[in-house]
Amino acid sequence: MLWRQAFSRQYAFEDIYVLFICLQIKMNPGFRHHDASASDKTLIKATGGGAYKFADLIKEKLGVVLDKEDEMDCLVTGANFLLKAVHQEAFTYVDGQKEFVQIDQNDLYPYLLVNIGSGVSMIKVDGDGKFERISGTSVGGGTFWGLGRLLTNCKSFDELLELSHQGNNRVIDMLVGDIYGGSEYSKIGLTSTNIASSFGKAISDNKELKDYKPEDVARSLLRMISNNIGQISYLNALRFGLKRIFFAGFFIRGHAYTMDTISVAVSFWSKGDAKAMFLRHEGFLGALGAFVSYENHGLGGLKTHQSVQQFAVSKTYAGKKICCLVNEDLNDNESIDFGVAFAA
Ligand SMILES: Nc1ncnc2c1ncn2[C@@H]1O[C@H](COP(=O)(O)OP(=O)(O)O)[C@@H](O)[C@H]1O
Ligand SMILES: CC(C)(COP(=O)(O)O)[C@@H](O)C(=O)NCCC(=O)O
Repeated sequence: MLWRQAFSRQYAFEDIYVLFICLQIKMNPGFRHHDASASDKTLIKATGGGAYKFADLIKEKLGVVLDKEDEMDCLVTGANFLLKAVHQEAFTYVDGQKEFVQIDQNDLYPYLLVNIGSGVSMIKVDGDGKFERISGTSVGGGTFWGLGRLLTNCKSFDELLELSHQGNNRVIDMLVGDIYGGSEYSKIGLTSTNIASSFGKAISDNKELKDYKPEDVARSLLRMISNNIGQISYLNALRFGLKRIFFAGFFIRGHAYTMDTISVAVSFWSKGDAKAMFLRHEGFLGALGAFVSYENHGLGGLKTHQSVQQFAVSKTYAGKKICCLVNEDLNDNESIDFGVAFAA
């Protein structure tokens, strides 16, 4: 709330999370900078675009030293941390069912991390601090939100997501059956309900944008983007012989239809060989990685793992992001207690 007044944009979770950490830092002398010249200042680790965009504002409002960490480093550190430290972190999403995957820490690498933020980064992770960004696509979360806003007049991302939940993409997408008189094209592995051309029906319907329901447009858009990301991800996994693909980033937001589309895309292109995996704490890998990096900077008195156990969960409630101070036993998914919550 406070932060929304201070900054005039909708916050992605990492921004809020960083600010939430600020509050924790303020209350925790262990975060003080070890450098004598800055010893009276609080040090905040931040990453991603927000760390650049809001650096001056954060410094000014909070009087802190802002230390920018590399985004890819942080994403990987955050993902590795979660996959190793949180018992039920990764899950598959098939036919509407979430199934947690046991991660063998000794057999975690290599894997493909797909981070879907404004754009999409695909990172081959080989170990702690060992990774290569092998691909990416500019068709990502920003595309969904940007195009969606223009096409539906939605005022918030949550509204757009909610619309997509109610819509029917078949109204706008051209299906294989639409092309082949209701039939499948089994010779090349396509059923009649496979999408032949996203938004393809719009060319022949003689309709204008106003003739389509916003919910159908939102649904087609979400499907097009999620499907494309799933496909490119799988092809890159194939390129490097990677068996596991973890999808993260604030675009996903635990949204059933998004996860379902990505899962179907990976399964379709791999002919059932590969399964998409998602992360329970998908939206704050970068922030968590930045936070963990305190450890690498020799800050006295900070016990990262203890502290992380108190920060590790966020929720969206009634369309608002809520950052929660939680006491979570990281080895036991069932024991999550909410202590303090801040609504954004
Ligand atoms: N409440 C929200 N407001 C804006 N975008 C949101 C929201 N929830 C999820 N998103 C999605 O998250 C994307 C940004 O993700 P994020 O990981 O924060 O990337 P970035 O690092 O580029 O800010 C947006 O493009 C949008 O698709
Ligand atoms: C530039 C970025 C790493 C920034 O990360 P983001 O803020 O989108 O999370 C990302 O938007 C990206 O990987 N874009 C795709 C660029 C490309 O490979 O074509």
